[in-house]
Amino acid sequence: MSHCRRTINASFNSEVLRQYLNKYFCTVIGLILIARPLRNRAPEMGELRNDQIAQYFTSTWRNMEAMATAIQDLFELTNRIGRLSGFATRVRELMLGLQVRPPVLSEEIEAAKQGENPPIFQKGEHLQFEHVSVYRPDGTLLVKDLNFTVERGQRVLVTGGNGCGKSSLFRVIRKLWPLVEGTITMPPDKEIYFLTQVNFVPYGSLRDLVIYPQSHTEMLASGRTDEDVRVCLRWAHVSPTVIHDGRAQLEFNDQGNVVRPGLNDVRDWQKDLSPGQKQRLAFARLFYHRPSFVVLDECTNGISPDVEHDLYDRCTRLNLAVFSISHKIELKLFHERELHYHGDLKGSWTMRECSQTRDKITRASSTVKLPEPDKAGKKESRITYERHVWFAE
Ligand SMILES: Nc1ncnc2c1ncn2[C@@H]1O[C@H](COP(=O)(O)OP(=O)(O)OP(=O)(O)O)[C@@H](O)[C@H]1O
Repeated sequence: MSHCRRTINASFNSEVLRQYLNKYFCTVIGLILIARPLRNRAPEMGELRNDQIAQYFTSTWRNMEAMATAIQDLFELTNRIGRLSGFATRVRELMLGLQVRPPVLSEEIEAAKQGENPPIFQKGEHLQFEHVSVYRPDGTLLVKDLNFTVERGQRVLVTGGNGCGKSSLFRVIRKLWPLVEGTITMPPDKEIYFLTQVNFVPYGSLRDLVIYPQSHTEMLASGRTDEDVRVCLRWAHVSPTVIHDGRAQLEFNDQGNVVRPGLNDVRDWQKDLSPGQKQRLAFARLFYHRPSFVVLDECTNGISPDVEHDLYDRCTRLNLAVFSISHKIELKLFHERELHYHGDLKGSWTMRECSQTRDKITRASSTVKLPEPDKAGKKESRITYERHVWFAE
């Protein structure tokens, strides 16, 4: 904290000094230079009348001021160039660092290449795992010998304790981590979508948020309309035209004025949207593009349960093949199979039908009273709220 304060103070002082010197030092020097011939009674000055001298003084003075501003701008430009070159150096260092990065899991990959299940990525109709093992970059086994297929329209829920490797499987699919062993068959890239907790929020209009990476021109060329976009916003519960209790699902308070954005409205969405609204918009984009396969990696943790269930239900109705990670047992209601990681050292796992446990999930609700002690610590509040809990027997 004290370091930050010192840095801010130092940069404030140097900035004030720099601006002061630029503005006044230049003009003072200029003033002296103008004044010199007058004071020294230079011979050519003697021929000028008083009004001509005043005109000479004023115009030269203005030129000096303009020069001071130009010098100030020049300093500002050097600052910006300095910042830009700083960014460029950091990007270059990052790229060099990536190039010289020691290969990860190279020994394990070499060993697998000599064995029965060399690492292979191939394109296909379904998402299929054959003898796939997932390792952490430090070589720790997370899950061993995965064998299953996700057909079009099927929904699989991945469950397991924290850190057991659920997301790691998707890191391998996205090629962020190397595939060590086994064959992964995947549909073409444009047919598979990944939604994570934090999703990219593009710049542009509300329409651009939904149709990204398409442009408006591409959208029109593909025969899609603004009505399609509005429908997807409604399905994702983030529509500025759906109003409950006087409040739209998407509205902003701009200096006391309620603003419900239209499709053409451009805002700083990254700043203006809450994390939950960003997650809902990611679903609107998913519904708009409707890929055949979608990987949902705990991408609804900022969304209220009723809306979350509706979003999963919509995926089912759109017949998307869903591969989702979640700790919420009630989501079994929207999936057919459950891939459960045991999180043990052997990397064991089981695949079972959700229907085996689905019926055992029940929703209990109870009325809870908020404690609100008085001075004696006894009084109970009259405020109550309903609490819903999901149980698996
Ligand atoms: N970028 C990384 N580099 C190295 N190890 C990582 C990295 N990300 C995660 N890990 C490790 O890999 C293991 C599996 O992590 P992963 O994120 O797949 O777990 P998870 O089952 O999805 O956990 P959670 O339910 O908490 O999200 C963990 O031990 C974690 O520490």
